[in-house]
Amino acid sequence: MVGKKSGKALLREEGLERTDNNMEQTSWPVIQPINQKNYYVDFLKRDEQFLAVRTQLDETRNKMVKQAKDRDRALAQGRQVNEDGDVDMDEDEEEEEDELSAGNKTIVIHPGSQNLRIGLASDLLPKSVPMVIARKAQMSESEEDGGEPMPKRRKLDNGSIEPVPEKRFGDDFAAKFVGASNDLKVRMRMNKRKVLPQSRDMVTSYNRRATYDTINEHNDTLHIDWTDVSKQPDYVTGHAAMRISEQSKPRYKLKWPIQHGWINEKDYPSLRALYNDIALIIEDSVRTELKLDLRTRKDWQQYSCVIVIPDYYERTYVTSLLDLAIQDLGFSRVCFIQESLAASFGAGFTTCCIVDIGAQKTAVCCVEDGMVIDNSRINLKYGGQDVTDEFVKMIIYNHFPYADINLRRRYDFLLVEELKKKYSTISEADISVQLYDFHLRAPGQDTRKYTFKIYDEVALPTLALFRPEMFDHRGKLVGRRKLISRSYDLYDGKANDPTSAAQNEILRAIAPPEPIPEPFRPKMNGVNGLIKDEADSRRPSIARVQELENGTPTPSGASSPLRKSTPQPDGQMPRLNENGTPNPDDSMIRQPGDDTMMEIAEQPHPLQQQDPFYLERRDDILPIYPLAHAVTSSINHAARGSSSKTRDLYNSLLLIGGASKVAGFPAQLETTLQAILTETGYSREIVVGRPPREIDPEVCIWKGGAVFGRMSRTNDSWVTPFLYERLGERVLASKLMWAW
Ligand SMILES: Nc1ncnc2c1ncn2[C@@H]1O[C@H](COP(=O)(O)OP(=O)(O)OP(=O)(O)O)[C@@H](O)[C@H]1O
Repeated sequence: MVGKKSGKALLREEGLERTDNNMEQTSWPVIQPINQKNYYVDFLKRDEQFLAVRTQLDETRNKMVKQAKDRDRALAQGRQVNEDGDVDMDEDEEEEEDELSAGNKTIVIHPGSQNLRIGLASDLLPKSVPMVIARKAQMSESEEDGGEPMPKRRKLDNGSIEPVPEKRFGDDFAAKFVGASNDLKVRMRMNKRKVLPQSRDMVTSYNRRATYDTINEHNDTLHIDWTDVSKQPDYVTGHAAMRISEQSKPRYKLKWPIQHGWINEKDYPSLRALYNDIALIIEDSVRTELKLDLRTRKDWQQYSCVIVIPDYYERTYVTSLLDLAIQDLGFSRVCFIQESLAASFGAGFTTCCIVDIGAQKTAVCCVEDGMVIDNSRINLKYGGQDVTDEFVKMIIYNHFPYADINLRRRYDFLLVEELKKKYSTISEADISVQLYDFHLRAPGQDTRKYTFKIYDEVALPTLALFRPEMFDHRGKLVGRRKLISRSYDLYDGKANDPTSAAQNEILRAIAPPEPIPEPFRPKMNGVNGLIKDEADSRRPSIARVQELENGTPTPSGASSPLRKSTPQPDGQMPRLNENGTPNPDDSMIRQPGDDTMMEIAEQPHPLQQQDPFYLERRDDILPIYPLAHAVTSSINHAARGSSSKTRDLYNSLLLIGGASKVAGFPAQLETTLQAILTETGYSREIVVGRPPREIDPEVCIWKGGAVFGRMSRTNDSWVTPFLYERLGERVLASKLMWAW
């Protein structure tokens, strides 16, 4: 019987039978995938897994263990133990603890564009040191650029300086000055102040005739001791640097490592040189001003350091300062605090809006319950230095008898600072023709005593903070990003400097219209699919083209006037007029085609749609915006529509910074804010205050840093060299009080 052949038999017939030994191909155990539902990993999920946290916990634990041992020992020895378990410490320990909490071993550093504030946390007041270093050079800064004075004078065709003081700074300045002066007159008349019609003539006719008296050096009791550089030191810092003669042999040139609240990339060839200078200024100040003889690394290791940084900081600046403090100077531990937060500590406010007007930057920021509100941060690039420039131009316009004054010369800079501080006021009651005198002290010359008359020049430069288009902003962006690019995230490669919605809104209001990048251009019809007007308005302005050609960016605020002003409660922005000044009743005279401009400017740029903070990442926009409008913008973003928060913030505005120390400033800010709010249909109580307990507004931030440095038990922001060595700048992520 022919049965059905089995499969195996068939395979055998065809020679395809399997001849292996039926063993598995591998002896490795096969691992079955685990059920996804049932596993859990806590990697990087618990605090103790971070070294920075673990070391701190260890420290606390060690302290507690030590306390427990002390208690047991004390009980065994029959010594006193308090109810809470504390033991009376022996003298050495007590001294150490006292020193730490009293801040004797903590140095608080607040670097600024013009001044460094430095002191022990236990000091009542810090020392203010000019943040400057003088180094040997071919020529002094006043001899550079062919000895061009500052502010720059107009020249005639034959190269000589314009002889008529009223024309010396150009027609634009003259028009602005006269306009601002007339506005002030109108306002003073409205407020029933007496305004004499011939005031300016009285001033100019007196000044034109004024001469000076000469006083011999030995008869001048207040003569200045100029710095002796006969031993040719490599560098001189602080006050001594400002007192080196311009004609010294060898020549010294001044360098200011921080400018406009940024590092000064323009004047330095490398970052190393820049941070080296910062370190030298700090070291010298510690020795000469704090009288601490710290020479060896061991000496520095006995001290901790609190560094105050801007609210709207750049990450590379913070990490470089950390490196400098730990590696170069050798502090035993370092911590950071933001300026506004420090100011709120210094003044003892918990919820407030800080308005800080420094030398070259103005910062506005709201603080709530001891935390900086990130989206309320605003950083504007003008301040007391612009006021000084404007002051000099105005007094020269009014025939100031010492017309040769030049802010590039050290002794003139000191003189103008002195005059400005002494006579500036914006209190209307004090604005009248006044006769004053001053002494001009220059190295190697007899002292000269001048008398002069002054009128509204005491007020108008400071009032210009409310109309910053009055200032000359040229050159402020020169050199920006020459040495260092912005910070990028290590993992996703995105820019990671802090951002702020309020700052972004301001940049959006002032940014010049930009060409749309190719990939985003709508392809429709006409010129790139746009109607002609649109296409024109999106082209870069002539100023921008020139700026790109010259490689010297002009401030965008100047080349493109602000088109919008304060945000209103509904989020809409009223317009500013063509000069960039806030429009009083929003009934602006519109230019032909202006509506198209507005609409286009209000549409977010395609790149901004991709990255909401795209404007903050552009380095060609100089943030310049009227002060009071910046305050409303900051508060709007802090309160985010909450009426009670808005009320609280308007009720607790804190005015600080050197340039705010002008009589009548708080009242002026209140009035301007009130006017803006009334325009938008709101009326609120506005209270602008200065720091209480007679704390100098210039040092309020430093005071807060000192309070922070003395918090021995609650401050867990200290970075030690141990942690820095192991974690590098990543340590900041777990040590700062805010999200890094
Ligand atoms: N009494 C005063 N009246 C007018 N201006 C003053 C007075 N006192 C100081 N200033 C100005 O304040 C400015 C210095 O302020 P401050 O020390 O707060 O600035 P900074 O911290 O060095 O700079 P920034 O905040 O821009 O980094 C200088 O322009 C100085 O002329």
